[in-house]
Amino acid sequence: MRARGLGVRYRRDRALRDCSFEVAPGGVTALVGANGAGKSTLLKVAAGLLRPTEGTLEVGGEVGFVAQEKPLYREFTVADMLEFGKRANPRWDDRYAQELVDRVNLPRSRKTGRLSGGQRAYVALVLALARRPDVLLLDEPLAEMDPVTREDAVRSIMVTVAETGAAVLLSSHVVADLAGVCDRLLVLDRGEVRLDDPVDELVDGHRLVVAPRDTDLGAHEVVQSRTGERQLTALVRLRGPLDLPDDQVSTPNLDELVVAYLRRNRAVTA
Ligand SMILES: Nc1ncnc2c1ncn2[C@@H]1O[C@H](COP(=O)(O)OP(=O)(O)OP(=O)(O)O)[C@@H](O)[C@H]1O
Repeated sequence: MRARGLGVRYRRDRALRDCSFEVAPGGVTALVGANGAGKSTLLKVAAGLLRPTEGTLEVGGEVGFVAQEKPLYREFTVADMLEFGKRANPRWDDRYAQELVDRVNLPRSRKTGRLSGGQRAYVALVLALARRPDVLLLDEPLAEMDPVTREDAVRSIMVTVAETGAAVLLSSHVVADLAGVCDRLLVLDRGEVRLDDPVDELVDGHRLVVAPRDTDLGAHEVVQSRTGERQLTALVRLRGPLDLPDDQVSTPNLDELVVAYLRRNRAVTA
């Protein structure tokens, strides 16, 4: 998937502005950003449901899309939905679909309209995975799932990527769940790409510093900082070795990284 100068306007409101990025096969990219940042809009353009106002978004191969609303035929049972998927999709992998349903406690005979939100989200994900798409677009796939189902869902996504080499772009607010799943982070902030980097490089390239207030952070780029009466807390992007005692420095997790980048921009434009 390749976006070049992608922009989307809803009448006069700009939802996306000059977005350029790539999503490679065989990887999972996490799409994160505040409410209204443009994540769903971006996924809808990628799914071919919305036309860009500017620029281009090219997507190669078979596309699977699970919308935020997880639409299913409410009068169909889980078994009906699987049967429907099988008949409608030439690439359908029925053994895989059945295995994914078996993995969690999902009553096959229940109508999808009577499933819980998390169960519905899981069924929608199974339907998308079993179609074996080349590009998988998931809008907040984990939002309503309990921690155990969430883990199953994440594992299924990873297995699919490993087996089929699919390119996955998934939006989420639960960044902590995505550590170990996504290899790339795409952060949207009010319609613009704020960060687009491999997770390894982001984690290696940043440090959290909690040090005395007058500490000199040298040439390192301060992404976000807070100064208390005696203490300085900062997230820095390294520009070489960080010359501070070990007990003042730690490696940030994904949540801390995302929040720092989103807050930085708030502070600048507020
Ligand atoms: N159909 C629409 N008509 C007009 N404006 C829209 C429409 N859909 C979205 N928008 C606007 O576009 C912007 C981006 O919305 P979008 O749904 O893509 O954000 P999001 O990042 O997915 O948010 P969330 O995390 O809340 O799901 C918002 O300002 C929103 O109000």
